[in-house]
Amino acid sequence: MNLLGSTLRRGGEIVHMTSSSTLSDPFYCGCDTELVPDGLVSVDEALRRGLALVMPVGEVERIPLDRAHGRVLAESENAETPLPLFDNSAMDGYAVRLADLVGKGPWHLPVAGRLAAGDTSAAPLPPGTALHIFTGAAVPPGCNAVVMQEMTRLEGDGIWLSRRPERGSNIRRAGEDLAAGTQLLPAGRRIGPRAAALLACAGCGEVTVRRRVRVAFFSTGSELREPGARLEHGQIWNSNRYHLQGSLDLPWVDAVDMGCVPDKPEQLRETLERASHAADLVVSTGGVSVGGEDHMPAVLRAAGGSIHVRKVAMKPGKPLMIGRIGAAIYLGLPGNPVSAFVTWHVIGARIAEALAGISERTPRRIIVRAGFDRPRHPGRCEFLPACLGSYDGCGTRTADIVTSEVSHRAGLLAKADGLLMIPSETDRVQLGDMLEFLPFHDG
Ligand SMILES: Nc1nc2c(c(=O)[nH]1)N[C@H]1C(S)=C(S)[C@@H](COP(=O)(O)OP(=O)(O)OC[C@H]3O[C@@H](n4cnc5c(N)ncnc54)[C@H](O)[C@@H]3O)O[C@H]1N2
Ligand code: MOO
Repeated sequence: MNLLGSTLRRGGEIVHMTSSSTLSDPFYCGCDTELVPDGLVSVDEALRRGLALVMPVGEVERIPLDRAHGRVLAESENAETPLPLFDNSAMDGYAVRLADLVGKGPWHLPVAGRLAAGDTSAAPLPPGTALHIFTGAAVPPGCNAVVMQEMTRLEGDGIWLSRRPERGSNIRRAGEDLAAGTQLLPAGRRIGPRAAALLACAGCGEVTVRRRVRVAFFSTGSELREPGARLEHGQIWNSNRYHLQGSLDLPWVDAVDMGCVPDKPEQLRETLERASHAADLVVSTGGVSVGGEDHMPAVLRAAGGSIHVRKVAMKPGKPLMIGRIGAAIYLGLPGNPVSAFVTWHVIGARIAEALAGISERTPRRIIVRAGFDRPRHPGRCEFLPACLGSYDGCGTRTADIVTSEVSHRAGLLAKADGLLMIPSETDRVQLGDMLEFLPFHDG
């Protein structure tokens, strides 16, 4: 049974949902059902159409590992050597040969020398002796056990051992981590801290990465002024520009900030065309709804672009537009600050990742229990800023929302821990219902 199925309610009746989505990481939003209102496409369908426009950036570059943090591997990286490269000691102690421990202990072995990590000597262990060895030092030929220092007693120039060590104890064998030729990381993997450490362990000083995705963005709206400016009555400070600047501040993105454009079709078209020449992905905010000042759909068409998604059954974010202009994908996010944020977070970021060639599947969602009870109108999948609360006895956290009227309330976002997803079919969320939660990872 779908875990989330039991949370979907329609007319008081529990509906067991399955998603018809073909996406590898679909939203079980219920939007693919008959309840999606006319003219709107489901969140899954919008994503599917957006991703269908994606051709990942083809150009690659070979760069040193110390400049590759956060970049996307263009090809898989394989281990050229076994790891570890050589048998080495897992402990500070004494390298011994079991054959030297004749009869019943205790045994006394003279210490013939010392081997520290980094010593390059490959001399064998002299018969009948022990070598003082340190963690990470190459185990000398002939040695088949390392005895921890604490298990020995030092006396004069020798050590006493009272217990026979196991064969191979405290020796990390060459190749036990990875055999030569094993794939370290697949193409499409982002070089995060763990991936970088693995590449470094395997001696990869250079890696082949895809070039950064170019994302050009601009805000639209004659009412917008930049933060810090004095406002006339009716004007507001531009917040979407700063949300996008922050969201695009990524190692695998080259962001091109094209500023703010008033609601003038000629200026919007000129900016859109310039952006499409400069970028793989063009993102604008505002001007995508149905009002007389919402010019972006007409501007996109006039510039020779095509519209592939016009409205999405999500709340907030209904007037989201996805299209193409020249070689670039175009995303027209709604102007309301929370709507712009949610549509970027849920759909835009996924398209940008696909353009970058990122193929890893990071866990994006957790299961939580509703900490509230609320009736709602079915039809659109909701993404509500929510805060995580306490854990129940099974280790599941509750999530609480302040209100479901969120699209203009930017103040809610900064307080929230993530977005709570309410499937489109649901007509009531009851206390304790299990829901999906998209945590924010950006602080
Ligand atoms: N008759 C209808 N009106 C509206 C509908 C509808 O279906 N029928 N949809 C509503 C929904 S839902 C949304 S969302 C908005 C989206 O409208 P637009 O994308 O055209 O956005 P604007 O009208 O340009 O702006 C909406 C709102 O957001 C403010 N805004 C815009 N840009 C910024 C920015 N960069 N920083 C801060 N705030 C911004 C703007 O001043 C407006 O208040 O349409 C509804 N209307
Ligand atoms: O869809 Mo709008 O984004 O609800 O405010």
